[in-house]
Amino acid sequence: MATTIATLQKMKAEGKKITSLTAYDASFAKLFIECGIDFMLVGDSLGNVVQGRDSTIPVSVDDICYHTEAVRRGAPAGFVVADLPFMSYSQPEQAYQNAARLMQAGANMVKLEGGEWLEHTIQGLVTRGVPVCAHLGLLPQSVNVLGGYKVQAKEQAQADATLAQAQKLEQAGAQLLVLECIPASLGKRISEALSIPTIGIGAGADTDGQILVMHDMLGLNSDYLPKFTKDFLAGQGSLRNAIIAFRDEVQQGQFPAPEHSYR
Ligand SMILES: Nc1nc(=O)c2c([nH]1)NC[C@@H]1CN(c3ccc(C(=O)N[C@@H](CCC(=O)O)C(=O)O)cc3)CN21
Ligand SMILES: CC(C)C(=O)C(=O)O
Ligand SMILES: [Mg+2]
Repeated sequence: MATTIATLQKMKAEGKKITSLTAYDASFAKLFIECGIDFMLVGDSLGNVVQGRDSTIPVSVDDICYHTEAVRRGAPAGFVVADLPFMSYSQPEQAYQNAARLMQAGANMVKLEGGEWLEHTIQGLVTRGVPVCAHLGLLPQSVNVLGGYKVQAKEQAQADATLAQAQKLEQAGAQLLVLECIPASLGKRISEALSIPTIGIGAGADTDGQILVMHDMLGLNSDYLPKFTKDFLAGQGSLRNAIIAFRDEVQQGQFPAPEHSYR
């Protein structure tokens, strides 16, 4: 049976951990489904891992559409979230047009990065039939404002503000929330406060699910890996076993361990 947002919502209600990986092509999308990964993200991280760029800023809506079509062909019944890239949702009308392209390319939901400035856009998208995943914490599309990829909301005041933003985005109609690079304690607090599922990447073990960039969890970035990732291929001997190891460790609460989390 096809995975839907209702499936993920039910998993949160039942306390079952949600597993997710980025996917950019049909072959991996098919493998991820076969290995029981709950949903896939066509991330703008493709700028880094597919295109060889040093940020997600140059990625276009055309790029995301191309990869979303490929992922959809590989996983006809999979739940596919697609990133709206940098500056493709800066105005609500622009967000609607670009979200329509991603949905028509095969996405089930679109993801956008940011806090309360997106409330109206999210409300407008959902009203028009586009499910929305929000994204708080480290926002890679804002790397030039932040001055680097750094842990966010370490201070109490920022943590409180991030929680308040999460609640506003849920209120605006977001049905899923990615939390990136924040202290584990804040990941737990937000996940308990919201009724929508939270998906963490460097947000500790207590979010409702976990996502990693597929290349990172297969050990393909040899030069540098963020602290929150782990090479699941090491010692596994096959792609299939590596993906199943990731799924099992997330489902059993073994990943992320403290060494993959911030405090
Ligand atoms: N291959 C890849 N993996 C990713 O997770 C990823 C991308 N690309 N591209 C887009 C963004 C960028 N991301 C990043 C990149 C670097 C760090 C990083 O270096 N974090 C430091 C934090 C240090 C600190 O502030 O204490 C770390 O050591 O983990 C985090 C997220 C996550 N996304
Ligand atoms: C790291 C995840 C959450 C993402 O946004 C991406 O892959 O682009
Ligand atoms: Mg992204």
